[in-house]
Amino acid sequence: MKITAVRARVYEWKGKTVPPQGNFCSNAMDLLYSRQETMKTFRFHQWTVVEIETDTGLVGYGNVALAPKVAKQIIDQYLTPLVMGQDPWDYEYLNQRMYRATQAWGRKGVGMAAISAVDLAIWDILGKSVNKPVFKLLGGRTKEKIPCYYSKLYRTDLDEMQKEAETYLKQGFTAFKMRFGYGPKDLQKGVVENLKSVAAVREVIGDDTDLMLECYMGWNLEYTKRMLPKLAQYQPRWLEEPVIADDIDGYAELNAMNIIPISGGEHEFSLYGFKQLLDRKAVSVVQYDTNRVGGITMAHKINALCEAYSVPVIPHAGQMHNYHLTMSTLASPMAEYFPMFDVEVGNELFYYIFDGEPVAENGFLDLRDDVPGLGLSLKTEFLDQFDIIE
Ligand SMILES: O=C(O)C(=O)C[C@@H](O)CO
Ligand SMILES: [Mg+2]
Repeated sequence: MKITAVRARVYEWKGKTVPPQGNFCSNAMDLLYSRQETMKTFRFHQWTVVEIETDTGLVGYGNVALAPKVAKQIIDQYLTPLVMGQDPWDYEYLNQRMYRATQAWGRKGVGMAAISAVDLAIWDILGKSVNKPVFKLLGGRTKEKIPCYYSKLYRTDLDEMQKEAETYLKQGFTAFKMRFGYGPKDLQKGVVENLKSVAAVREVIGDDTDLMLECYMGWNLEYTKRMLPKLAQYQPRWLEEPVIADDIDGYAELNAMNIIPISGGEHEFSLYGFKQLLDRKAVSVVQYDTNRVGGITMAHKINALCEAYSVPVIPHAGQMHNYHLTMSTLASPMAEYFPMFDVEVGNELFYYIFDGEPVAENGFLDLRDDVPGLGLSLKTEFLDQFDIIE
């Protein structure tokens, strides 16, 4: 089998979006700008879809949501020539070929995200070529169903957050991730607001439900050290991305405090990036995203590394490309899950582009044994609400 075509198309959402709320989610820009400025950067309303064709007539789909327009340029100009005419079953060779050819500039960030999109499409083809779901090529079914956690609860009014938590508690979710709206710049008032939001959600979901707390790189080491003892009373399962991804020493210091497990990884890349996090005990939960980290080929290696280090893998954002990795390893106990909403930050945009995503039932997801490849097809229903950049 040979790769005969690679197409990268940017889907740019032009439909309605939920306007950013004031203190929607702390994020890395908060230390620099007024809140309104930072909310503008906190939007992911484009997605690049990669289609790879083979001489046997198969088509595989990959996707990338980090800097989609730049990712497309990288795929078109650098990665396509590296995989054209190649056998997709040589996936390790092809992943290494893309990774090593772009080492000078692509080993972190959008370079790896672009490689991931091509790698996902290759694995989709592999599954389709043997009529097996991708997870069956990685290790098979390690779970009857995948436990998942409801992920949203961006910081809005507390009663709105409580209503949202109530709604999904009633749908059977037993794990929830919420977002903080305040950080170091908001001083003690922000500390109080952050604690009030956690108390409000905990009040609704009860003490026998998993609660995860998301900072999205919006805090810093000093502020987090002050917040951890205050948050411990709410028994969070983890505190996510308190500092920026490059502050590995900060991660390690916070994790070593052993007050609340620190999680991260959605902004880390490659096997070596995660070896570094694990060697330095920077995180207690690894959260790579398979459409960022280097693809399925790379994520599969990281799963084995995490198993050896006994650090659980709970990939970022859910979505089908991650579910196959979670299904195929005991190192990954659960998945993140964003239900389909009106387009807001953009994590939900996946549902407007692809068909095939499983819908959570009672806090569990299932992958079918009889759906080959990644199990995705392109949705036509919302095509008129996208500008497609070929
Ligand atoms: O889902 C996550 O972990 C993310 O980081 C998504 C982002 O929207 C902020 O939570
Ligand atoms: Mg996150």
